[in-house]
Amino acid sequence: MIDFDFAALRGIGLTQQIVQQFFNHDHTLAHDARLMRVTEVQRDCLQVHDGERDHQARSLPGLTASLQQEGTGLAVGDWVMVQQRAHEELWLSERLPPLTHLARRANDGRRQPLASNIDTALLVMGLDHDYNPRRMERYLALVQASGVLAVVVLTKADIGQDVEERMAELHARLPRNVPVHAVNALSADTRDELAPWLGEGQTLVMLGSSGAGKSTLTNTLTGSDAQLTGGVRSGDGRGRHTTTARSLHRCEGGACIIDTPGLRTWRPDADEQSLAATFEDIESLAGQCQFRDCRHEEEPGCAVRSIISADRLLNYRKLLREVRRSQQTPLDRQANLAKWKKISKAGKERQRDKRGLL
Ligand SMILES: Nc1nc2c(ncn2[C@@H]2O[C@H](COP(=O)(O)OP(=O)(O)OP(=O)(O)O)[C@@H](O)[C@H]2O)c(=O)[nH]1
Ligand SMILES: [Zn+2]
Repeated sequence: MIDFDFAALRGIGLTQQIVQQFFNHDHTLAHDARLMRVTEVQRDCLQVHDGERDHQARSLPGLTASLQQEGTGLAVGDWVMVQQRAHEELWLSERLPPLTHLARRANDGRRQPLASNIDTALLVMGLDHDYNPRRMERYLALVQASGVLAVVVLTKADIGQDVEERMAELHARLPRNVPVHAVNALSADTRDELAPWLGEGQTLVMLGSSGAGKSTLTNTLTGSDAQLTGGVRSGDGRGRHTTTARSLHRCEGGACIIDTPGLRTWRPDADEQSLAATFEDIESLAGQCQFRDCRHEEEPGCAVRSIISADRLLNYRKLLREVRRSQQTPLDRQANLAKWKKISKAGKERQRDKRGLL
């Protein structure tokens, strides 16, 4: 029988649902296997956390192979079964199927997992020059498609311009059930403001452009400067891996924040289905357009154009185009490129002919 320390694991995000997942899973476990959480994924080794400290471990070839076969791989936030073998080496033997999953699409079109078992994504955007409702829509589309709760956090409310107007603009533009907070990320008050999302056992990620305030917010929410110092404990001079994982930060209220380079550099990419969910107003109005294939441009009897703002519509179209492009295989893309080359060549020839005629 496997036993695990729920209280300790709770601090790194163990929830009832995960426990359920554990019992639903078919196990062929060694008796000494332990439940741990992945905090870092490197090329050939991983960091896993047992609720007290993190350890270096490796994935058993069988696990790597079976995940590969499913077209996926281990990500930060995954819950895994870890066995101790000879020389105190730790080996991952199983991964519990993740409840949620943030992924990015690699160049070859495959989905590359970035983080698993995330409850809430804080979509961080500054109320300075960073402010950009379109970009927010993109982040939202992707996050919502992953089954992760999205909360908009506008930082720099203390120095930003038109704070009230921008809040109102976002409220009007985004789906109504998406919470929007404006905060000063440097102030401890932000902890109270965001408390509803920071409950015990909750796992969060922060998404947003560079300089938006993700580290600042992390420091404020964790009540530390672990982020800046790499988590070195003051005083005893021991390395950061003794108590804190580099990419897993614990908040005082019992939530944890996952922060990895992959998430930091991640730029939103969404699929058509998730776009439809975020632009649900457009999709549902489209049913009332006179023409079934209405593009909401010049067509008569368009139900969308009169209600949806031009900017929102423009963003939707742009995203849809990007999504379709990103869903193409490299072969599709080549074929498309060839087609356009031909068209543009034909165009140039026509022009030359015309000039020749003149
Ligand atoms: N006045 C004020 N400054 C802020 C606020 N949030 C962030 N800043 C400042 O903005 C700068 C960038 O913040 P960071 O937290 O480093 O931004 P980041 O999103 O972590 O950026 P990357 O690490 O590049 O991804 C820092 O100088 C912060 O002090 C805020 O709410 N108010
Ligand atoms: Zn229309």
